[in-house]
Amino acid sequence: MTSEYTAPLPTGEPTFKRGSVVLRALRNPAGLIAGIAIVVVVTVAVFADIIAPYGADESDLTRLFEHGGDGHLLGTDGAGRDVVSLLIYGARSSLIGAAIAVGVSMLVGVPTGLIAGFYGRWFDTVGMWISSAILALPGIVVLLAFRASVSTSMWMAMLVFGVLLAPSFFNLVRASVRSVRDELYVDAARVSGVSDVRIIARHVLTVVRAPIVIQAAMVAALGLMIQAGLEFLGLGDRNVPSWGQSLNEGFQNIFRADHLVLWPGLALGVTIAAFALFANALRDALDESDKPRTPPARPSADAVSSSAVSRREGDLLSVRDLRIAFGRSGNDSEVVHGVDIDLNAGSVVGLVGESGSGKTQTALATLGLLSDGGRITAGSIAIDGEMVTHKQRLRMLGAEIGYIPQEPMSNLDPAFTIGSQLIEPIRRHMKVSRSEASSRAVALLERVGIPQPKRVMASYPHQISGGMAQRVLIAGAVSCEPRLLIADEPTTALDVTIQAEILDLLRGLQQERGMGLLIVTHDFGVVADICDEVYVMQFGAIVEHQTVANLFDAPRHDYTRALLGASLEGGKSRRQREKEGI
Ligand SMILES: Nc1ncnc2c1ncn2[C@@H]1O[C@H](COP(=O)(O)OP(=O)(O)OP(=O)(O)O)[C@@H](O)[C@H]1O
Repeated sequence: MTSEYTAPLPTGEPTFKRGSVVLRALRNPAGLIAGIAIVVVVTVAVFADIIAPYGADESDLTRLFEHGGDGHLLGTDGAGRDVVSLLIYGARSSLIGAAIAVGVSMLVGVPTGLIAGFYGRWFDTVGMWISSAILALPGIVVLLAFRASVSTSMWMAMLVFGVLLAPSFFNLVRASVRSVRDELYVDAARVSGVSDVRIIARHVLTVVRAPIVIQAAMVAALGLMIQAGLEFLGLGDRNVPSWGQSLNEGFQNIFRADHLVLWPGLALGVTIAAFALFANALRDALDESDKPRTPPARPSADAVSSSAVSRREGDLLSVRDLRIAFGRSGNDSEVVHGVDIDLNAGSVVGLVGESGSGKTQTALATLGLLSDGGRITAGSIAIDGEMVTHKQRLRMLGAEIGYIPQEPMSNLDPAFTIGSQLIEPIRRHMKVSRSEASSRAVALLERVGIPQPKRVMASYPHQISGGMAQRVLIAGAVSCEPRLLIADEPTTALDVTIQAEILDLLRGLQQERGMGLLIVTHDFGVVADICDEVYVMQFGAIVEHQTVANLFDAPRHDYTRALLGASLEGGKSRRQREKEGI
């Protein structure tokens, strides 16, 4: 047997964690210096009352415009106030202003971006429209108008500034979510019956949180700049000490006491630079670790109609006159044209055809998982003799219906251990404790032929091979004891030795549990190996339905004969080879 490990398994805690972008940014010298500067400024702001040698308003009218020394390290201003104390209290109000801008823009932009990116539809359209409208507003003019007509409070101005910056978070989060929502592991989570809220929390937020942190650092720098700019123009609150306010006052006395411009200018410059540098270090850390994730491309082919053959109502699954189209109604293209499929409990049915014939879309429609733009335009799907709606099928996923996808690796979330990805659906559907779910998961991994299952439970997907990942997905698909299992090309991505083992495993599990198995494949070897009946699809229609023995002995349709000829040309099927003792 081929070794299925691609990397040594961990002996204890796994070492790989995607969430450590901040730590990686701190390993970059510029990131570290910027991080230290931010921590220092924040600490000074928080403990201003303890650190500042004088009160913010404490003045000594006998000591005006001093340059430094004798109890006033950096001198005094025109009102005899201590410059160091003004800088310390100024840090507090400047950071509060920046925090308001960041907080408001995140509060508005992140949830709306998540919803627009994840669900799309009208919310996305309206969200994009509002976001573009806000971006088109001249920010500084809005702030000046707000101050003149509504409130002179700097905090309120920063709140409005936060709203003006919300589109940056909205667009960022929306784009990030759109790039992961069609990932196979997100589909796999849906299949496991995981709720949308949980999918967003576990799978989507983990991907968007690092860009959000970067954006927050950039917005903080921008907030500091805008606030200081407004205060410098004399539009701040004169009763609240801030760096912008100090700059304004210093500028008016620049020829008498240039240090009044120097120190607040330096504090502001260093803090803004620290936030900007830290954002850059975060971005570099993210670029280092993130590989692009693109959804698999669907094949394309033109669809034409064809007639279906042989009908018998399936007691477990019965698909009738299923039609699937992509595109907007009125301008859509039908890719599946009235397909009928029946599957009895305890039997294995193959859905075979060349690439683009509509096998996968038929299976996905049965699961309720058609990709965006695809919809069922006609037909019905019955499970256990009962018609089931799209919503009902989605509820059955992961429990009554299991799904084994084509690409094992892409269907596991790289951010979570194998164990946590197996345990979650078991806990949810079987209503068992974490430890019970964990022992079930270990037993399942053992059953699907994984050596050292406990160590694999603690591994991340990148630490196991494709063959092992497929075994994990099979374990996950049967973990909640489904009665119907749908497998889409479950062996295509694997090497030949492992393909045979996976097929044996599937057949074994199907027989043990009496499941009905619908297996999508383009490989007649797979059909010969494990199927009882087979449907042949061409151009979105079923052209032949036979028992496997009859299909191989006497194929009726020219297309089946051509497919069989092409498939057996390169060698005989495994079953034939076994029969002939080869
Ligand atoms: N998102 C989509 N938008 C438009 N057309 C699509 C989309 N996904 C699939 N199709 C079309 O649906 C048809 C059937 O595709 P399907 O994925 O079911 O083929 P298949 O037989 O499973 O092939 P393969 O084995 O290569 O996956 C193809 O003509 C394809 O172009």
